[in-house]
Amino acid sequence: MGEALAELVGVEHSYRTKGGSVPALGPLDLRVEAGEFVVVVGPSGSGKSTFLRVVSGFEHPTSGTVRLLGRPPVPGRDIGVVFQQPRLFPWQTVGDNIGTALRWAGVPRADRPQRIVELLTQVGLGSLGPRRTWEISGGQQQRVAIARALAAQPRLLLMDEPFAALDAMTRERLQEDVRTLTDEGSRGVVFVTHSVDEAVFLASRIVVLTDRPGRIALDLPVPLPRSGITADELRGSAEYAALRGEVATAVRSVAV
Ligand SMILES: Nc1ncnc2c1ncn2[C@@H]1O[C@H](COP(=O)(O)OP(=O)(O)OP(=O)(O)O)[C@@H](O)[C@H]1O
Repeated sequence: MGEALAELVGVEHSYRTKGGSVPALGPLDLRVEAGEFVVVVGPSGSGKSTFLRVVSGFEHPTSGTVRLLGRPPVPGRDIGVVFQQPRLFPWQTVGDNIGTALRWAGVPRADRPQRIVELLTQVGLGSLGPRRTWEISGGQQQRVAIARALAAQPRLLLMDEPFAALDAMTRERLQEDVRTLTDEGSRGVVFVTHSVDEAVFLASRIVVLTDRPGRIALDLPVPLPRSGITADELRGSAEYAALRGEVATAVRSVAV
């Protein structure tokens, strides 16, 4: 077995409301290893966001344990998080948004300008550092959010439907770039989506959640190549179509 970045054992979560307790997630066990790109897919309301909040430590599970790199999760440490909305600081330039994340990550001031350039280059925005956040497109804003999440060089990146608000073409381009984030092997990504296409394209492993409370209905390795093939070839391949069919059937069968 490889190194566990995240380990969930017997995790369950319920929300307390005026009317009583709403079971949202689990019980579930899941181990995410370095180099894995795990996409969690499930119907609306199946607990995908709850799952990410529990993994990140923003929410304590009602029962069970979560370990990130062997320790209880501390929000903001060990992980980077990308949300559906980029949540950039509008009073700062693109570069300063990343500079702030670097400051929070404890990167010395003198090293920050160089790191800002590196991170912007990594997400394909090399020259946009001086721009204001409202002067760039939605797709570019989400790229800045990804650069910001990578600033602390987290071993685990959590992504909560990050492309849901983007147009189809921008979404595909971002998917192509994000797919490479685990290539170097020491990072893991956990990405939640309700899109089967997105899951099959991005994942090295797909986890399908049941309807609420979300439990693991299917945990499937994705045998599609991760290099040496263009995105169009991959999306057009018979293996991609077969897997998409299998996952779509699983998602349909758990939706009520
Ligand atoms: N703060 C809360 N209080 C009470 N119930 C909640 C709360 N947050 C979520 N829930 C309920 O828990 C369940 C899981 O919600 P969650 O947002 O995790 O699902 P999801 O799979 O991310 O949904 P979607 O795909 O629609 O974003 C839902 O039925 C939701 O109504």
